[in-house]
Amino acid sequence: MLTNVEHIGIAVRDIATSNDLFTKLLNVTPYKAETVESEGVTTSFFRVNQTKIELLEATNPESPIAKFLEKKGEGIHHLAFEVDDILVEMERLKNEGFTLLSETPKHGADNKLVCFLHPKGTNGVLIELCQEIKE
Ligand SMILES: CC[C@H](C(=O)O)C(=O)SCCNC(=O)CCNC(=O)[C@H](O)C(C)(C)COP(=O)(O)OP(=O)(O)OC[C@H]1O[C@@H](n2cnc3c(N)ncnc32)[C@H](O)[C@@H]1OP(=O)(O)O
Ligand SMILES: [Co+2]
Repeated sequence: MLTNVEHIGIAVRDIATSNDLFTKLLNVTPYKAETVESEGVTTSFFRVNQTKIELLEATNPESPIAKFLEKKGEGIHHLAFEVDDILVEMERLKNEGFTLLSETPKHGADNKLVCFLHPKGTNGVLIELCQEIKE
């Protein structure tokens, strides 16, 4: 089951500059910075009550973020939903006809298992599913 919006992903060219901007905007400092090389991203997380913002900078030209920036420039990149069981949700969504961008969940940032749905099947919005990795 999808439980809530876990974070909003924003593609940025320079994460240090955007950290300063979002610190001023949100009046909070980032609580975490994390590079996920497998995804080609460096992330920075802000929290405002229950809402999280994930800033994303590309670590290499092949990164999905680099391609997104080339095509669309800086802006909202994806919407992430928290799920209680990512395998169950992936199976349900596959059966509903959505295109999963990976067969199995991947290790994401902020201690999550993640999977993405192709935006072509979700009205042009890249959707991410996130499940907290319980220790
Ligand atoms: C570390 C994980 C972290 C976390 O939260 O834990 C993250 O969130 S990592 C975020 C970065 N990783 C990903 O985005 C992985 C999933 N994304 C992909 O597999 C690709 O980016 C994909 C398939 C969405 C697009 O691939 P690519 O850019 O190579 O293909 P195209 O350029 O041909 O795009 C196809 C079509 O989709 C449109 N598009 C691309 N990106 C987005 C987007 N973010 N939102 C909406 N639409 C998007 C693109 O414009 C093309 O449409 P068209 O009409 O043909 O121009
Ligand atoms: Co994300």
